[in-house]
Amino acid sequence: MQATPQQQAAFYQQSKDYLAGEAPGEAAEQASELGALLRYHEWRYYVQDDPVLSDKEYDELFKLLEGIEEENPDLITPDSPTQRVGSDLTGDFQSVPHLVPMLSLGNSYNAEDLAEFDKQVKRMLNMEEDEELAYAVEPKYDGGTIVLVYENDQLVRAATRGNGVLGEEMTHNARVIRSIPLTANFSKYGLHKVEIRGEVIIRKDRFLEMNKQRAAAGQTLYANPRNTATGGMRMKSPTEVADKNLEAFIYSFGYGVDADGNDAVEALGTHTRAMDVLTELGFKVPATDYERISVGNIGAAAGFCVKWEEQREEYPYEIDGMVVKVDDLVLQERAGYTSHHPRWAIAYKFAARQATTILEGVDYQIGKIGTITPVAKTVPVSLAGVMISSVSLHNEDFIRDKDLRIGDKVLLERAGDVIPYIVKPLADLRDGTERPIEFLTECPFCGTGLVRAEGAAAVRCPNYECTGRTLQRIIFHVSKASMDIDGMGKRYVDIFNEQGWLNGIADVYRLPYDEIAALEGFGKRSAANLEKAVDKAKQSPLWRVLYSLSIHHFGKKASQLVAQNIDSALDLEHWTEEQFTNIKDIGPTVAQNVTEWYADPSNVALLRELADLGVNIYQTEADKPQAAVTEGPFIDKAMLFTGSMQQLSRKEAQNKAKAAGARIVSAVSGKLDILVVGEKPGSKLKKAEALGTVKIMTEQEFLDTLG
Ligand SMILES: NC(=O)c1ccc[n+]([C@@H]2O[C@H](COP(=O)([O-])OP(=O)(O)OC[C@H]3O[C@@H](n4cnc5c(N)ncnc54)[C@H](O)[C@@H]3O)[C@@H](O)[C@H]2O)c1
Ligand SMILES: [Zn+2]
Repeated sequence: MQATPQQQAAFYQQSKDYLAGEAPGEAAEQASELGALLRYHEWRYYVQDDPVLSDKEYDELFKLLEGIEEENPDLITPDSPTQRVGSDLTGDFQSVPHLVPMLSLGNSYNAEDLAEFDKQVKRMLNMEEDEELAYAVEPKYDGGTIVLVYENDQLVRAATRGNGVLGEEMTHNARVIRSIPLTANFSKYGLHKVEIRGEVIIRKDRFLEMNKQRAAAGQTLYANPRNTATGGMRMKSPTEVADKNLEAFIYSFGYGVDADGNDAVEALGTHTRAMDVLTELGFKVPATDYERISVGNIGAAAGFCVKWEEQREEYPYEIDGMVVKVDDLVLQERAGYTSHHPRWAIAYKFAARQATTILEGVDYQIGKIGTITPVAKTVPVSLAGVMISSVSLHNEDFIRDKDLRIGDKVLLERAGDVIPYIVKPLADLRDGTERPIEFLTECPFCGTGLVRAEGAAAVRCPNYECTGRTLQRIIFHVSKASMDIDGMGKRYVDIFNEQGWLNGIADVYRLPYDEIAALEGFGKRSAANLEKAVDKAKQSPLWRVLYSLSIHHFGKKASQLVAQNIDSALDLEHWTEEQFTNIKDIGPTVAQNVTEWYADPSNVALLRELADLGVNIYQTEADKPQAAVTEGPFIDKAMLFTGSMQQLSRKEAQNKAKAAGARIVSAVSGKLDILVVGEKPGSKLKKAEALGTVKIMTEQEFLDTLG
């Protein structure tokens, strides 16, 4: 397939139109158009390894076509994407026929979809809806399919899925993947010739490590583990394949006969048992009771899928969903296949983490110290279950490095808790109407010329009085981290600012509570609560007041250190930079910025004003230094608690560990030092044991060590 940028831009726009429910024309026209669109997206996905739609969007187009074909069966053509498997044949390797066709999977996205699948399977099997039907569930690995043939216990062939009927032969490449055994004792189970299926993938940390090395060597970075795995399998020489750290997870038999050519797989009984056998024969198989389970009904299968979606980020491999399979092998055959997928299995797709959209313009945000952040405004798009219409562009360098332009189609990603970001523009879809992004030279809020510190990526508005900055400073001043005024967040600040009540930090302590009570959505009660919270904040320790001023580079730690060494915030008015740097851990940058701030009389006046309004500016008990722990078994250890604790709550245990010098982390990884396990620890323990580098303690051992 070949397509010009104009054609590609048109395919993209047409796809988005269909997805937005704007389908033109008659059914026949739509069917042929959708067919062409899906074929284009399959080419981008399988052959170019560079899709322009999210999987979810592709699946939606696919469902649209399926729906039309269902109502108009005469429109079904043999080359319709619904009738066959998307092809990744590139022509670079020799094609070989699979022993049995290798199909795709149907899709589901939630428990209801799975319940519907369960109903359909039972219908195929002539079962009652309320009869129990056992399912096996396992991760859906996001890599490249590999199909292995063993004959007389020897690996004789390996191939990709290809178009499902023909695969591309890459036996030499598969032989260097260490988790693929060259011999396996299939004959023990009467299996003379077998075809087994698996997924070639790269562990996430190995992928990152490879990219780190490539970056150091000045080489271009690999896009993601999936592309690297599929690309890695297709290297011209096996030595290059060996460099890619590939692994293969095996997830099923496709075929298996005895010496007389009779089926010998069904005799294993269940998929679960077949997987156990493959494990015993030395294959890398999802581990039982961790990565895979066998359950009595679809509800339990759905529960396992949901749990895995939650722990997806912690898992060392990329998975894009789970696969739910009827466990009984005889029932599988009875349920049968469509030309596209088995009827006895279904993929449970996790929310897509990537999506494409159009960059329509750029807005600017200002931070409390004046940093200007460009923000992309995009056509709204659903990403990992959330509608996204603005995405941070960080700074000018980011825009320049990615060569982003207004009008570009862009690829967005949102993984785990990470905020969404633009991975790249889809440059080969540009049609010439895109415009460069212009960089600001003046502050959009106060017009002051922007400055860029040497070596810094960001530009700043240097004007402390800038209206944009002042508002951000007030938001920070009231926040939890700073003066901690309960209930008064950004939303309140915006409302009060609109009323003209907030022109500076001091105004926080002059709020007109009667008028607030009269505001829509407030009332007497919330106004009184707010007043109470403001009064309480006035008694905050000195370090919070210092920190709340948003002095450039003067962070929480530095504010605490300085507060330990003074009686009043006003003491600093006459401090020299040297007095600051005499405090251990206070550097020259902090010293310079704080002295500069105090050199401005209006800032000192602000402190006096705050004091007059009743805000504490003197050292309190809470400001005095605490004796810190400097030695012991938990100093600087990365710790994690899992399972339910019996003697302490999780929070208490964590606080004790922190007080003993430990850091609390949230995931099991190579960086974890100590895992403390309570009752019913679950997957974190298994993972830590598998790593082999983590010290594992019971709750009692933890308490005993603490002493
Ligand atoms: N974004 C796009 O433009 C685009 C284009 C084409 C296809 N796609 C995506 O690809 C899907 C269709 O691709 P497909 O035919 O490769 O199907 P699929 O990826 O949805 O499922 C089938 C594949 O899953 C893999 N797999 C991983 N773990 C497995 C396990 N435990 N058991 C069984 N199989 C397992 C197998 O390799 C198998 O080939 C679509 O649903 C869509 O999500 C996206
Ligand atoms: Zn400004």
